[in-house]
Amino acid sequence: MPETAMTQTTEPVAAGHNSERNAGMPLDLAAVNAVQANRSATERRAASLPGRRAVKGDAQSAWLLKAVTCIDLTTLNGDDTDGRVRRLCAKARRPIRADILNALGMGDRRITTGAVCVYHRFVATAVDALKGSNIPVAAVSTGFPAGLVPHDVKLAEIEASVKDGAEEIDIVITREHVLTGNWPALYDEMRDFRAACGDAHVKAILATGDLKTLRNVARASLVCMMAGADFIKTSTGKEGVNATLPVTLTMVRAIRQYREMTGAKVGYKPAGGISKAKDVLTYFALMKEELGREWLDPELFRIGASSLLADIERQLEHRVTGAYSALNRHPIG
Ligand SMILES: O=C[C@H](O)COP(=O)(O)O
Repeated sequence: MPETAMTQTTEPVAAGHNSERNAGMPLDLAAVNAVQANRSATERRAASLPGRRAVKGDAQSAWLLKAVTCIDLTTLNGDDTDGRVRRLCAKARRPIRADILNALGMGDRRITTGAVCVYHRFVATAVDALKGSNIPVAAVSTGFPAGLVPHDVKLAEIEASVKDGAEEIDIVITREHVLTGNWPALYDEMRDFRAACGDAHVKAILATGDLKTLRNVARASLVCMMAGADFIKTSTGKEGVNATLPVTLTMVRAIRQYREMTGAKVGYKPAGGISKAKDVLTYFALMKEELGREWLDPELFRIGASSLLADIERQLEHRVTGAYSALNRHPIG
């Protein structure tokens, strides 16, 4: 990534949404069935990405701060509590310590995470804790993570999350529809989810680690976009394999194809297992090369992560002090 691009990353970011949503389109089965994916070519291209065009110094710090604004700061654990969610929200409001921001000359910028992502049970808590911050709450609804509760229960959960104040809903698709090639069923399901969300933006979690082939990933991506997904997201974080670069290439190319078909811009959210600052720089490079600079923004790019923020803060502290601190000095996020 050229250094000139880095300087554009330092603008303050107001959390918010792409005003023009993806309206979807009728299911085009011919287009879906025509989609192919070449695993070995995709893997070769993915393997060439890490470390390429590495950015250093101030440019790297600027990109890491930009990455912070793209994080959906997440807690999705069986032992979540109101207290944990409130601490996470406090971190989302002030994701990087003031002394580090001041030393980077960024003390006057209002930097927050892109969203806070929680189970439905904690939406009201997070909405309350984030009051006045403009940071949206994202709820994982529809029987997350397996998505095997009845369809009407999923719709009721979405409606309840929206009622509690969630502005974003991360839904999980029924993997069986993909594994059996039942694209009309996937389309109808996604259409219903989108309708139940109303004005809340909907991210379609494909659970790519369950989908067996990159061709399935590409086809499922396309079907969910045709049905009106605002974002497509890789994983719940609970599958055996979560976000990977080959899956990312496959999904962002589907986003590109959908844009060529309809003109609509759909966002991308890798999630699960992304915990290192350097990995985020690779994702940025990939997004820029495949989709262009427009996608390097929280309106179109989010990273679902529970522990990435701690590593980013640590790297930024190293930039400022020249020394690495222990991870336990960056306890949340
Ligand atoms: O959607 C977000 C993921 O569940 C977070 O996964 P992670 O805990 O591996 O960062």
